[in-house]
Amino acid sequence: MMIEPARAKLNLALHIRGKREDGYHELETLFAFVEFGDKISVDVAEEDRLAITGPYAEALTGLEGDNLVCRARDLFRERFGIDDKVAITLAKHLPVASGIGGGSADAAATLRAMARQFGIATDHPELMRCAETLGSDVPACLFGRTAIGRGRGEKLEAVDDVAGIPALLVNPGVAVSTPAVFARWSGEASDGLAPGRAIQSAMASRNDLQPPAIALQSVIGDVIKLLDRQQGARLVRMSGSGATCFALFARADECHRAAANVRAAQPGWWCSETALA
Ligand SMILES: C[C@](O)(CO)[C@H](O)COP(=O)(O)OP(=O)(O)OC[C@H]1O[C@@H](n2ccc(N)nc2=O)[C@H](O)[C@@H]1O
Ligand SMILES: Nc1ncnc2c1ncn2[C@@H]1O[C@H](COP(=O)(O)OP(=O)(O)OP(=O)(O)O)[C@@H](O)[C@H]1O
Repeated sequence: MMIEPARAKLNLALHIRGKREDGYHELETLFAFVEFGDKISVDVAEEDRLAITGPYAEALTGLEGDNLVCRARDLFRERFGIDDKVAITLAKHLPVASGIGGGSADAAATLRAMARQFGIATDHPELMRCAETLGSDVPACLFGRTAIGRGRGEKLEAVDDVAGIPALLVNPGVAVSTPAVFARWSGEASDGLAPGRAIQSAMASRNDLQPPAIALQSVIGDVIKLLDRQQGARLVRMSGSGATCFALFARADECHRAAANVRAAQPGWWCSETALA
């Protein structure tokens, strides 16, 4: 059995460079990953099966073949000419449609697990082409390292390692539709990200999707305000198209205290105390 982590992705910064003819937006974004995430396991079986466990399993019932895990499995088999059936288990710990790329991380982890199961190198170029077909965030999740993403997000350039930085993730429990947030973008194209090492660049940049997401769900603004008030928070921002926001800290004890404060102030919000990977 092959087990692969499906780590949550963060957009430490995201600048929209313009809208393209194909309806997508040209981005320059700084992708990072955290230790916390979903988990995928793959094993050969008599019949195809997908079992979903974990706190957010229910949010995915009824999706069946549309689950990105199944789409990744089928695309992998088609592109590599494999007929074997597999049993997959998805342990779903990441809130769904929350800007931290849970579905994309699951798809990328499925591709990696399938590759290992069937003896294909995890850096096989066809695997990246599968990722591009599955979604804009899937290539970054397959790459799995801190990177600048350009184009739709698929042109990736590795940057300096940020592993170990304490991070607090907070989601107020509202699902946000990615197309709806992009559709509310002001239309004012941004410059590229600020120059410098990853964290400095992110601090001097922004997430252009944050104002439109707050316009759709004002509670995201409340999350930002609460995180901004936490001692030691040095970068507070929404990830992707929201609604999850994050705060980065210099010290783990500050992150721990902030997590306790957020849980006390908003017991209904999802809150994960983790670290950049
Ligand atoms: C917001 C981000 O998460 C930032 O990393 C991504 O840009 C979105 O990634 P994703 O959810 O994997 O996106 P996809 O499934 O490819 O696209 C969903 C929808 O988001 C919008 N979309 C996505 C990516 C992009 N560069 N421009 C867009 O306008 C499009 O309306 C598209 O129909
Ligand atoms: N395995 C999966 N996990 C989560 N969502 C999935 C999965 N498969 C399909 N989906 C669908 O994909 C949609 C987006 O889910 P996801 O959790 O990836 O969003 P997100 O975190 O906002 O992603 P991004 O940051 O890439 O925009 C959901 O509405 C859900 O219906």
